[in-house]
Amino acid sequence: MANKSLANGGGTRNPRPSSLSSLELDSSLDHSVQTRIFKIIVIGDSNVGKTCLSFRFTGGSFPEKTEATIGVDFREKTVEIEGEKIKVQVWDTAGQERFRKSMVEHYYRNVHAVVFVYDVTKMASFENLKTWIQECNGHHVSPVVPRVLVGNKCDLVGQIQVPSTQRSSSPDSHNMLLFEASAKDSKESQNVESIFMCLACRLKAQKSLLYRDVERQDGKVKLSQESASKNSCPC
Ligand SMILES: Nc1nc2c(ncn2[C@@H]2O[C@H](COP(=O)(O)OP(=O)(O)OP(=O)(O)O)[C@@H](O)[C@H]2O)c(=O)[nH]1
Ligand SMILES: [Mg+2]
Repeated sequence: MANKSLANGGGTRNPRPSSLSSLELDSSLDHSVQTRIFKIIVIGDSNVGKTCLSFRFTGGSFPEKTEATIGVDFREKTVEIEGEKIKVQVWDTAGQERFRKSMVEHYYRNVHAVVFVYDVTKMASFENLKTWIQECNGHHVSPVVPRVLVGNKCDLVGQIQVPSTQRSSSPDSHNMLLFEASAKDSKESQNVESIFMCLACRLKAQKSLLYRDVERQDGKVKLSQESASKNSCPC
């Protein structure tokens, strides 16, 4: 696991944009696809547990103490899917407007997947999802970029404010997979793992199709975006 902060701009180490209609790579493609990095951003109100969720996935534990994220914290974990090693780069973003406003463009640039988080014990954080979804849509994130909803803090059973039925019937959550999780409860840690692994599987499936559909032209490789909309995610 690696953890890096970036509070004042800076770029991603993601080598490829995901939103181009076609993409040309040189003939070293076969080599480069073996070390892919998937950039996954974690978005939502302050205090919903974005830092704890990303820490649980990449570090395997619940942080004893957290402070409001300033800008973004990077965490990485290498996972293996069907024999391929993939680096999942988690961008733990700031929920507080004053700590995120100079960074928003960087969050969405070349993003591969988006995790929207709310706190199941705070109705306002669920209602605010529509603002976060609008922000994402406003940054021209391609429709093929997978998005999931995560209701965090499910361990606080007696304090739940967002009933399950409401969670799954929200029009804003249309077409998004919903996960209920707890970054705190180690018994629920499998759910946290599933969020990121499901996205990594989807991305791998999308990109496999994409690479399979390459056309070689003039010694270069041309990739078709159309094929990126198909996937065979098992979840
Ligand atoms: N009970 C419980 N508390 C949690 C859980 N996840 C996070 N918390 C607590 O919620 C508070 C906020 O967690 P953070 O992960 O720092 O929240 P954040 O979304 O990163 O907040 P910002 O960085 O300000 O955007 C902390 O006190 C955590 O200990 C959880 O699953 N269960
Ligand atoms: Mg945080």
